[in-house]
Amino acid sequence: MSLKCGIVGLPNVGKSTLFNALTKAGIEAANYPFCTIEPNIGIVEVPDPRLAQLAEIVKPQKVQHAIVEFVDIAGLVAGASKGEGLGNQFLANIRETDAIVHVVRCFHDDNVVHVSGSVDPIRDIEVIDTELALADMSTVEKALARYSKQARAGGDKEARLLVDVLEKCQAQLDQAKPVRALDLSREEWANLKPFCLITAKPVLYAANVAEDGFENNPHLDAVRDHAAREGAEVVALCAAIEAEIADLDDADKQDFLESMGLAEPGLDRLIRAGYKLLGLQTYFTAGVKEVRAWTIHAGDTAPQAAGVIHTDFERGFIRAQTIAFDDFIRYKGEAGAKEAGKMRAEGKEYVVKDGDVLNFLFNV
Ligand SMILES: Nc1ncnc2c1ncn2[C@@H]1O[C@H](COP(=O)(O)OP(=O)(O)OP(=O)(O)O)[C@@H](O)[C@H]1O
Ligand SMILES: [Mg+2]
Repeated sequence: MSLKCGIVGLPNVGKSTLFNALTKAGIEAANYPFCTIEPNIGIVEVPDPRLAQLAEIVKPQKVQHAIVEFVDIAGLVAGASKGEGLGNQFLANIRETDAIVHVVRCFHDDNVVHVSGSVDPIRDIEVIDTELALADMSTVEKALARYSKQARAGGDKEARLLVDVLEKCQAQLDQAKPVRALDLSREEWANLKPFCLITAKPVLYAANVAEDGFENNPHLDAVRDHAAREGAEVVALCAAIEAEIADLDDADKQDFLESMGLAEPGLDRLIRAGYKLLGLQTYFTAGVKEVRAWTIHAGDTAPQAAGVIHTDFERGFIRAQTIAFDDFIRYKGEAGAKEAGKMRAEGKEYVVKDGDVLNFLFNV
């Protein structure tokens, strides 16, 4: 499973700078609006210090992190849903993502043009939210037109269910509220999924502050208040510093972070927050060929976790030899953990825990 996050925000708020730092891909980030035209996809590793601990014991040929895909999308402006700016083209790109990272400008810099002339993150958030809601509204209306005809014509049960949930979305969007805030049943969410509604996706705010803007920054406070009301997370970072950090090698990076009084790059916080936002967690496989982190949903069972490696593993699942991460480290690997009675045989019903070191037995 690869997790895909779309980066959205007004033009010139720092999306590409952030994206570059994320991927070191060297995509052009220039100081003028609409510099980004094609969506750019970057694949980044999910930072996880546990992998190094496992590797030290297992000494594998290769270490493989879990990955997250980020999509850098051109800036949205008011009217995008009607084709203003680069309009519909990138709204389509956002539809394909699992989560949205909404970059909000919380820095002053007279050299960097703000499309609305001043820094006001809440106004900016509302502009983007409105565009996203309008885009969803048009999707919902089209779907309603189609399915209500079907529901009337054939008394089609499936179509009636769809109409029902789409009408709830319509009422919500009418009040300029996001679909994600609706209280729907599991079945209703599943029915909505194929429509890829943008405001149904979980959102994370990346507050882009100036180098000295982490404290006493009313813009950042405003974003935090806004997010708290929505039940959303905020990660404060300075995209310009992140870009600098990304260019350094590991030793210099550590020194630089310390000199800035930072414990870790803001990007690491961002990636982890994205992980948490989607209810994701990690399990490990630890063989001599490869020590690897795999991404699953919290609550996934052992066969589902196996299915992330290969569908055969899920289909022919017999059991999972399971060692908790802490035990694996404490007893210095599989043999030690086994001897200490810490290797469990778990069956089909087992709910995998974050950090479990697993070995699947299967038969196809
Ligand atoms: N935290 C920050 N402090 C100061 N300057 C910044 C910060 N973050 C980004 N910038 C600067 O702002 C300008 C615009 O950044 P960037 O190109 O990343 O914006 P964008 O959101 O991708 O814009 P577009 O929508 O046009 O693609 C760049 O010159 C960048 O260096
Ligand atoms: Mg850009």
